[in-house]
Amino acid sequence: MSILQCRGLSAGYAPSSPVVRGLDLSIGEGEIVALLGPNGAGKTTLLTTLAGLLPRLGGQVEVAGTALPSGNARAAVRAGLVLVADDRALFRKLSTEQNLALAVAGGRWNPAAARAARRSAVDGVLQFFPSLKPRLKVAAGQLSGGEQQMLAIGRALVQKPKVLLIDELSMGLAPVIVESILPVLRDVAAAGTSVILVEQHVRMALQVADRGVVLTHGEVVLSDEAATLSADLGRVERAYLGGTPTLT
Ligand SMILES: Nc1ncnc2c1ncn2[C@@H]1O[C@H](COP(=O)(O)OP(=O)(O)OP(=O)(O)O)[C@@H](O)[C@H]1O
Repeated sequence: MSILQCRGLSAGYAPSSPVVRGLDLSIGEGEIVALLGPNGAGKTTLLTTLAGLLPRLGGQVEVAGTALPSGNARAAVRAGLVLVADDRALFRKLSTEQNLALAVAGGRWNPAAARAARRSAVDGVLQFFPSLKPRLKVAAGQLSGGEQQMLAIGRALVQKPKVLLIDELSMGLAPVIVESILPVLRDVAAAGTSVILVEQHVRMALQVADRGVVLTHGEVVLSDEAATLSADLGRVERAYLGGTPTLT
């Protein structure tokens, strides 16, 4: 079943010059899509638009069959689209645990229920990232880059996303750290959450993804199974360079 469907989606900063143009994209439940493409292709613009931080210039987005309003970040989170931005946007002076607790939906009048909800949220994140356990009381600003990325993803998971939108997971991280975090996305997907992963490390992204989609100049120029693309990275490279790959 398709959990996210974009039809004719246009996005950008001025109606006269859309950055993403007429994009059709469908993502299945528990599917990981690596969104690839050269600098300036429109990947971040697409994610921020899906997250409702930027109004759409045109087209429709549906999450689990329900239309998503344009430019409404709260509605996007409620619908299940949660962004992990490339700056990670953590509260650096607050502890790991507090960062996670803040992501737990508010509105509970019962303090015991609120505490239980926070505990269960933290436990849920630790199942994916057990190495954060000894770091729960440490300020986010004191964590290593890899731990901060785990926390940023964990905080997004607390919001029970249907689709996790991850922008440049590898930003500022050593490849060995990225390699240790990426496989966790397979566990996340196995638990039913779909992932759109924007990533410059093409090879690593395709190793964890089910499908690779290459965007150039705001349009999909290549879409295929990740394993197929991994076996022929030249095809991906040609798509980056604006060659004429076979669309599948
Ligand atoms: N706030 C903004 N205002 C105007 N134009 C912007 C803004 N942010 C990005 N752009 C432009 O939109 C285009 C797409 O940028 P975007 O960041 O979406 O690309 P990207 O594929 O994510 O590339 P990168 O990997 O470099 O981040 C670029 O030409 C960029 O200059």
